[in-house]
Amino acid sequence: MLSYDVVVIGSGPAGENGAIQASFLGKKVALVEKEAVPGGASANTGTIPSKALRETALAIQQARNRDAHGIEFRVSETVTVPELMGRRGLVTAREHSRIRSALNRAGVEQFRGVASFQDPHTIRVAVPDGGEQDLHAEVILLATGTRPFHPPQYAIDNARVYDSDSILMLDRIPRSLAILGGGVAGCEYASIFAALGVHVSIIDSKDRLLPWLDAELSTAMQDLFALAGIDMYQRTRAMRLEPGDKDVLVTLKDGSRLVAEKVLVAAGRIGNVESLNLGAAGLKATDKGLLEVNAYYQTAVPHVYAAGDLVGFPGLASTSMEQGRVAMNHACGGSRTQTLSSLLPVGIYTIPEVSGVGDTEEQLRARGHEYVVGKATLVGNARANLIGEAVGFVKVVADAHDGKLLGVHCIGPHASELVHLGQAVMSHGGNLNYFVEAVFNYPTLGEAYKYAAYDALEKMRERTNVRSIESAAAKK
Ligand SMILES: Cc1cc2nc3c(=O)[nH]c(=O)nc-3n(C[C@H](O)[C@H](O)[C@H](O)COP(=O)(O)OP(=O)(O)OC[C@H]3O[C@@H](n4cnc5c(N)ncnc54)[C@H](O)[C@@H]3O)c2cc1C
Ligand SMILES: NC(=O)c1ccc[n+]([C@@H]2O[C@H](COP(=O)([O-])OP(=O)(O)OC[C@H]3O[C@@H](n4cnc5c(N)ncnc54)[C@H](O)[C@@H]3O)[C@@H](O)[C@H]2O)c1
Repeated sequence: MLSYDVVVIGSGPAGENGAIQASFLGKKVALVEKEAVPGGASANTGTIPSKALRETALAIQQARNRDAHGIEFRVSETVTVPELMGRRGLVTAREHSRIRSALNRAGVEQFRGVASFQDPHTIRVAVPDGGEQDLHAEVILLATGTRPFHPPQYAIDNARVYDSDSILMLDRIPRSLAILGGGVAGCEYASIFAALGVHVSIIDSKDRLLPWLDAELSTAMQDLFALAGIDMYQRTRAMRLEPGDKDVLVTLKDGSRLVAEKVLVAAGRIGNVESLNLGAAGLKATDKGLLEVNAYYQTAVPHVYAAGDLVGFPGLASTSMEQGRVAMNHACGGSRTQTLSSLLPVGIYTIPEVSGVGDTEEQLRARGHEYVVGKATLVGNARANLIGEAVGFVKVVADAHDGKLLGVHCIGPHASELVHLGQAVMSHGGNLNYFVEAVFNYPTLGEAYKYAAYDALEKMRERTNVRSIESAAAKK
């Protein structure tokens, strides 16, 4: 048996970064990955491949928007989805070599095979050639991620009905696509396929798309989806899917029906725990195959940590990588912060992008916190107009009394980048004056912050005026 301070299972964002963090803290680290390539869902099946397809769809849409006189953009009827993910191969290959060399540089020993517990400190690796290798570990980090959940009522045959992994293997662009589930994956694929010229329908059980977003953002996103020709069926579910020769008949809860050439089931994800033999470590997963952890990412068995998608919401690569680092920093006595930042941005790569960080208006109202809102639309932004994407807005939410920035919510081109400026100001306790006093490059999308801040300051002044008029009236 080989002995390590730390054994990490899974080489996705959580596992990769957790292993490197532990190694930087002087620990002897092994990482076990069952696939031939590292990177997990992020590099191989989810984040990067879907974003590669999105870049193609976006380029087509941008070309249409930029008045390319006399040039018509149409997706060929014979092109496959993998062919449309133009830079996927390059980006994924670079991710693989980046991860491998980062792990090698950090001195992390890598094992290929399926890992499972033999006892709370022993991990058995079943290697592809049929052999086995036992690893003893003082600390274990579980970062085995999730896979698409297949609701039992839908038969995913990868011929007419797909999940969020297999949809990327489509052998041609369908005429129409019905998406079951309006979560992040459903929304991103809806706008990508709509931009590729597909007639898209979303069927979702919730009142509004992505209800955890600031309400104004999700409403704006829905409005833009409607403009893009996406049909929305909300507060309902698909009860039955009946694939025919050419199309699938989808029956909704109220008995109404729609027909689509292909169906994408994007109804959430389920944890990869089956192969881990968690019982041998004294652990049990939830019904969704997730593990419960404390603020330091320790499971019920303190030397066994879990991070990334395996611990549930928000289930993002961005957060997963930080969770892995934070967990191993705690386990290995590192001096960096041992808990996750409370300022977690979310970036949704619809067309256009949607991104937010900090408090939403709904959260502030629920806490009785007095706030003001300032907004700058991108229709009035020179850079947005230059790039032919003058849609959306930057919205700042600030304390009504001292203007401290509490939240930033954007929709529009590069929203997932734009949000970082607000995030930086917030994490340093900054207020609206920062944006008013700062000089921004021009023309940029970022200068929209200045006009959003002016708008919010105006609202603060109005509130003060109203209060002084009220108090003067009360004195009379
Ligand atoms: C379509 C789609 C788009 C997405 N887009 C984004 C995005 O734009 N931005 C973002 O931040 N997030 C995005 N995500 C989410 C992101 O992919 C995940 O949050 C992230 O990959 C989770 O990382 P992880 O390390 O927890 O797990 P994973 O990346 O799932 O990695 C887990 C690894 O563990 C391995 N493994 C599992 N079981 C074992 C075992 N028993 N032994 C050995 N190895 C094992 C797996 O092979 C895998 O390599 C997207 C997801 C999807 C599905
Ligand atoms: N940009 C990003 O960060 C990004 C992009 C894509 C995916 N992801 C991650 O991938 C994961 C998977 O995303 P997802 O969208 O599949 O899951 P999800 O859990 O976010 O959303 C699933 C949605 O489907 C609905 N639903 C479930 N069953 C249904 C049914 N039978 N009929 C109608 N609606 C139904 C739910 O109400 C929910 O709105 C999430 O963790 C997400 O954060 C992230």
